[in-house]
Amino acid sequence: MLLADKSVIITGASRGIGRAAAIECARQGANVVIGYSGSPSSRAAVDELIQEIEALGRRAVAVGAPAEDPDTGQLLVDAAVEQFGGVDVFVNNAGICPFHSFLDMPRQTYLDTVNTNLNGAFFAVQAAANQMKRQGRGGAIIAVSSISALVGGGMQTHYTPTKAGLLSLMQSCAVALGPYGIRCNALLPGTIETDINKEDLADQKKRDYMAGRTPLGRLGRPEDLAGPLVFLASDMAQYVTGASLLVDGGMYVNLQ
Ligand SMILES: NC(=O)C1=CN([C@@H]2O[C@H](COP(=O)(O)OP(=O)(O)OC[C@H]3O[C@@H](n4cnc5c(N)ncnc54)[C@H](OP(=O)(O)O)[C@@H]3O)[C@@H](O)[C@H]2O)C=CC1
Ligand SMILES: C[C@H](O)[C@@H]1OC(=O)[C@H](O)[C@@H]1O
Repeated sequence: MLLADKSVIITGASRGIGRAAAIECARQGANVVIGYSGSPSSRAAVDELIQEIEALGRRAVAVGAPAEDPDTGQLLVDAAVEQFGGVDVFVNNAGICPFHSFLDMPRQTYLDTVNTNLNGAFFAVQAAANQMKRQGRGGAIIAVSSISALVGGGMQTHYTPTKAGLLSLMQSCAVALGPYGIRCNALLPGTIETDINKEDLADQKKRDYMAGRTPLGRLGRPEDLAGPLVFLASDMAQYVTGASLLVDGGMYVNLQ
């Protein structure tokens, strides 16, 4: 049990990478605050996740609130304090990637992407860090960034800067929060099959291209991220801060 009795907040935990992370954290002994958008269409998945976590003998509560709202981070922290007595781990995972070409990018698509993926994250990380500082026992903050923090994408010009921004945020927060024993790291998934890219990967040619670029021979699954995330959250990584962990099946290094 790497996270025994820890209180973990994960944003965007109703589906995909966040959901797999929530289940693994619970398996490792944590109680989990499940962040999601608040959309009624996600509620059934959230209720199912709560049941799954409770079946593992752990507790879970859900907070539905938009990641782009600067107050959402504090709501998540308040729920963790009220239900589980504090915050040990904060995972900023919620994100969107509405694929679009650059030259005709609608202004609102750009703003929504930056507000959801980066601006909201800043305030949420700040709220979690202040709570951890008050508690005085350190903590771990993880931002789910992306391989896209390191490389470009012609249909992701609004998205890749948010992922580079999250990586940079973790580096600077590692410096700012190290004195309080709060570790800050970035997790960089490669291409992981989830709802975020369902439409994009429905194109068989694109799908084969992405899988073909991956030395391990397949696209990623949400569960592939869960172990690396638990590692960063746990005391196994007690001297790891300001780092980024690429989990991409080798895609990034595959030039030729
Ligand atoms: N899949 C991939 O290939 C990669 C993903 N990533 C990153 O991983 C993270 C998770 O992505 P993934 O699991 O693939 O995506 P999914 O689309 O499967 O899940 C997205 C999650 O984020 C939540 N979310 C979306 N918009 C908002 C919002 N405005 N406010 C609050 N919550 C919101 C969703 O909640 P709800 O159900 O309520 O909508 C859901 O829980 C993202 O940050 C993404 O950029 C990084 C690299 C690769
Ligand atoms: C949504 C994309 O498929 C996914 O997101 C990222 O961050 C990477 O660019 C992946 O390919």
